[in-house]
Amino acid sequence: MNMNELNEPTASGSTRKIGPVILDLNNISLSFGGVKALTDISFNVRQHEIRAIIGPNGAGKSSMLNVINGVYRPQQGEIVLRGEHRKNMDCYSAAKAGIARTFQNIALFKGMTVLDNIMTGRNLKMKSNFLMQALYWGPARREEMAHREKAEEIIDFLEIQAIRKTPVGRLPYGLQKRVELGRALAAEPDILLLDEPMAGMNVEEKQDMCRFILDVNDQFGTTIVLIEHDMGVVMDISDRVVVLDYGKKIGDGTPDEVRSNQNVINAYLGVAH
Ligand SMILES: Nc1ncnc2c1ncn2[C@@H]1O[C@H](COP(=O)(O)OP(=O)(O)OP(=O)(O)O)[C@@H](O)[C@H]1O
Repeated sequence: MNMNELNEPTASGSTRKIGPVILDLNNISLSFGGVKALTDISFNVRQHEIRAIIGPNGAGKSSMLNVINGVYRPQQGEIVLRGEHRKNMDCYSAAKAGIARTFQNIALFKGMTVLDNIMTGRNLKMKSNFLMQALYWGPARREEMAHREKAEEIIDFLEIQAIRKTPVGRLPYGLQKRVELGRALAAEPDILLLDEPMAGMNVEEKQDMCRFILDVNDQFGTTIVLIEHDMGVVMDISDRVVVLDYGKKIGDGTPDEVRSNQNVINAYLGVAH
């Protein structure tokens, strides 16, 4: 079998094509003073897969996402993105390369409407400069309309039409998380990094968020790397799972492989259940 192209059935029964490796993290080590957040971590992400990072609190999961999108610069290791080797990323290059991100704690403009927050996700795609926008001059106006159309598409996709003009700060937490997903989607990312997309949600909100993540992956072909504490969710929707503990990798594989990995059971699942 060609390991670069795996056809894997999803829960819905459709056959998704998992492509070649597009992101490779090699021997990444990151420390903050004396604190070793990540020690010699290697794993890869294949095109179109849903890849989860799990582990107990403080295991290094968020640090790993921060290395991938250039917030943190590892002291050792390399990042290979679509075959291009780098010692580290920076946020701008990551965004330009099609990597978008949501955060553990919602990072939206609370006083702005849902629509305006989603529009901020289009920033990198806007070509017209500030002066042209200020004067609302021809091309800037056309561009604004095109971006607006894209934002409206995302609003329809996430089923948040009814709250498009509501200031984000007035929305319940679960909907704010959905808007944050919308803002990340507005960048039309190839790789979407989700940091605890379901944290603090009730069962119904979690089900909705799961459905949207699966739909984004299926309909837009977006590769997804997610951190999530809810084991049921992780095992249900992920193609492969990497497990961190105290900054070290202790497991990597399909949900079934990870579930039966004794190191993982000892360090994490055993404690959680
Ligand atoms: N900016 C920072 N400065 C200092 N230490 C940091 C920083 N970011 C992370 N750390 C430390 O690195 C370690 C890993 O933290 P990280 O947030 O990556 O873990 P996590 O697995 O995402 O945890 P959680 O599930 O609680 O969010 C922790 O010991 C944390 O205190």
